[in-house]
Amino acid sequence: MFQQQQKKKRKKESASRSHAAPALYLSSQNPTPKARRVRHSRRSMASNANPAECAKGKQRVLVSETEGELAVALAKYTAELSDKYARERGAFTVVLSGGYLIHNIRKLVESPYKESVDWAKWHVFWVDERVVKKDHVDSNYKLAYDGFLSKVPIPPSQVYSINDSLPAEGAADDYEACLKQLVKTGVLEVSASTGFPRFDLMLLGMGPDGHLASLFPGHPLLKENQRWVTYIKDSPKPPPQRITFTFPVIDASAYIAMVVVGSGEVDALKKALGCRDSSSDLLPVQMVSLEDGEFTWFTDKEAVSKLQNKEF
Ligand SMILES: O=C(O)[C@H](O)[C@@H](O)[C@H](O)[C@H](O)COP(=O)(O)O
Repeated sequence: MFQQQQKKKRKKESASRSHAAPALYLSSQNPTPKARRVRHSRRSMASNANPAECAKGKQRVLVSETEGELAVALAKYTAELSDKYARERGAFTVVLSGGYLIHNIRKLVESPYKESVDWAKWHVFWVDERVVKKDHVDSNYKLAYDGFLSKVPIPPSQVYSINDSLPAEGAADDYEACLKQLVKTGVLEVSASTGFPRFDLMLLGMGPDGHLASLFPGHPLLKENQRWVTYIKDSPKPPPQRITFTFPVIDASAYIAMVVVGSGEVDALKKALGCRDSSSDLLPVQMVSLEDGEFTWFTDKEAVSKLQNKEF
């Protein structure tokens, strides 16, 4: 009975996802997680965004002068959340993406964070992973290991990479089973309303086509609302075989930092930050609909250069 109700709820959520319209708040001030002190907007922004019309799913947009400043702000934000969760429940569950994200978290492996963060409390996951060997140049694990994980003392048993000896279907099943086990042991929380795993922080990137994780525009996986982890064999971004978290898992997050820097995604960002009232043609990133979390865009001036309101 409970399961049926949950199923119905998820269907409804999946249907309403297409209408999600964020209210946008802009700040070029220091980002601080909600738990500490959220600095909401000096002014609302975006080319055609009207916060009065866009009442659902508040998002913050932080614009740094340079990508260097963004890296500093992102490290501070992540370290503050790490402190909060380490203190509150003795574990901090962090989800990484591939792409430029790893470069953008580079300040975390420098002072003061390298010494001050309680790395032993970290549990690290991937929002998506390419189905290749872990030492392959395309591996998101390798990217994260080389640029981040090898430089901080996170216990290797708390770094949850995919089983690279399995094909895509098996690797997705295996990763989902791993998450379920971590729910049982209490490392991973679940959303009280949907039963999907609730990660403390997702550090994500967006592609030029507006994809996040391996959830690409127009792909049937956008509608997946049962699985926690699934697979794709026809990813438009190479390599084609990947596993990915699904939207209900992303939507259950406590905090999402969406990091978009430089000129590569200016058009997607312009569209993503616009308010829309119809369900047609949404970018995958616009389909995120956090149940009870905080979504923050970390951008730099170059990334927002196509937005009409440049008063920041
Ligand atoms: O495996 C991947 O391809 C990544 O995990 C992917 O989800 C990435 O985050 C976006 O494609 C953004 O990539 P960029 O940061 O390179 O634009």
